[in-house]
Amino acid sequence: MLMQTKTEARPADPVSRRRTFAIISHPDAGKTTLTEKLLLFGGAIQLAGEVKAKRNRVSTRSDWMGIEKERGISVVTSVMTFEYGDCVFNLLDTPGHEDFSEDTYRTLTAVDSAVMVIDAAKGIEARTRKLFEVCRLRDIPIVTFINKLDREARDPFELLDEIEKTLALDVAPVTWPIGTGRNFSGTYELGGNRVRRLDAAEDAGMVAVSGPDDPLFDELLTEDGAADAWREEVELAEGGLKPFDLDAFREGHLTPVFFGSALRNFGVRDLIDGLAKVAPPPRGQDADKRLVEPTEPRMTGFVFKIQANMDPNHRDRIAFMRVCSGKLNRGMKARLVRTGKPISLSAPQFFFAQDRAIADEAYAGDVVGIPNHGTLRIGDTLTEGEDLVFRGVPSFAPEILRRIKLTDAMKAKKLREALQQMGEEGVVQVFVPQDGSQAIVGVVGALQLDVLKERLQAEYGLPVDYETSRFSVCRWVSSDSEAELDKFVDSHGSAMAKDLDGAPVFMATTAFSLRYEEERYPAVRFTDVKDYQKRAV
Ligand SMILES: Nc1nc2c(ncn2[C@@H]2O[C@H](COP(=O)(O)OP(=O)(O)OP(=O)(O)O)[C@@H](O)[C@H]2O)c(=O)[nH]1
Repeated sequence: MLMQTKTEARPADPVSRRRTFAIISHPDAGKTTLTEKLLLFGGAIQLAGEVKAKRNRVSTRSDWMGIEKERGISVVTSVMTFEYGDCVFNLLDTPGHEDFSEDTYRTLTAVDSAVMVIDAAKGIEARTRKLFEVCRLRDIPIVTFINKLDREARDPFELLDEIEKTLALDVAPVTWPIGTGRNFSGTYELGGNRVRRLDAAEDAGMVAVSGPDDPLFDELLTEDGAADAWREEVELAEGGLKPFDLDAFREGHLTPVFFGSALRNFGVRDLIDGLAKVAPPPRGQDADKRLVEPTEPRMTGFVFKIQANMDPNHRDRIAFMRVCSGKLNRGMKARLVRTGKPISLSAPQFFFAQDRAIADEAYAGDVVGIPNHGTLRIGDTLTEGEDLVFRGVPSFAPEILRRIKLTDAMKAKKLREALQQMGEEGVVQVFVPQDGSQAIVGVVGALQLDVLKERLQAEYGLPVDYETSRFSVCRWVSSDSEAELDKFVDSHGSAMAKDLDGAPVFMATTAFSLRYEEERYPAVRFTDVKDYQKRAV
């Protein structure tokens, strides 16, 4: 439906110009391709022609790692900033593979909206659904892009129906495909009497038609009866589906839907224009004491990701921080709430597709990289004003535990350092057993183990293997009574470990034995999500 809305008309102030969003999708739906096309619009990358095969195409930030190239999947989260029209877009990339879900969940704490990419032949897939649920929990509004219309696709009504039914989300199609697969010839703007043709130059824009009855559609849909069948569809869509409603969208009850083909760079402009028009600017962020509004003058922000060694030539370590309020100026000092110490933001960075640059200033909604040597951790809050801690960057109890086996015993110290680094980055969780035995690493998905192994080898020259551990589950333990906690820890010596923050972790051999302990120690809390606000300083 035509997006006739009371939108932010020509946003002028820096905060309302910002659009900070992520793309969520099932692997292979076209997230990487769409990302590249969006960046092309923003002028962030100059890539002539079609996207090259993943194996040999120009590397974007989203596939800098060997393992990703080998397997053809996006592994790491990163941010890409670009300008388009009046808006500054911060696109946060999320790994599609479910083994990296922790990373994705953390990233979704830092966005204000999300684009859900759906493969037109497949509809809603498992991973899309899961990620959607995370967005819903956080009330993140969703814009839908139904991709790969240039291939055989399912009926548009069937796809919309599936979104409505499986996600309990109202749909408001903005465009409607004209044919699919070999017959795909463009999109029609519902209610707008305008057409975007596949065979026109991308910058040709939309052309006006008299309506669905325009003879142009007989030219485009030449198969017997196709044009009339299409007209009926459009009539049904215009008459029967919900109109776009900005409030319902912003509250997460309704999604505007665009049809297109990322590969053919088609429909992408409609999508980006739609984001500029209706996606929300930075929203207030929940902190422990109060909600922090983006327009407040004092700078605040939280770290949702740490990435080290992005550039193999520099052993650098970057903390990605979402600015939540105020203005970040290069050179300013901010307080790290966890330690109470000031840190100097002397070289904050913006990331573009293949480049980065020093950020002289950044506003709420922006994501800046802060180079540091281990001072900053995931979940940290930086503030220029009062002490507060932003909520919502969780850590999940791992589902797989492995003991690290180092083939060269001389390198034990180096391994400890490397694991500390990898743990702080969130690649894996690291638990140091109280009995002094070799570290145990915990992951949510098995691929994280492969990433760790490859990175230890490539970045630290440490060849490692994994041994199965006798433990299969772990939980953070705490208690209101220190004595009770001590009693528990003392009587479970070899099953106790500490995480990187020094918080006690209980490891159990089976879920059954965990339940048994939970019943035996009612005064002890066993938690599977670690809240960063409560961690030890
Ligand atoms: N025909 C067609 N193919 C597409 C389109 N968009 C993407 N593809 C292809 O679909 C495959 C997957 O696309 P990607 O962009 O790598 O998908 P992804 O969702 O990023 O996948 P992960 O990296 O695994 O998360 C690639 O071979 C693309 O060339 C499209 O609009 N039409």
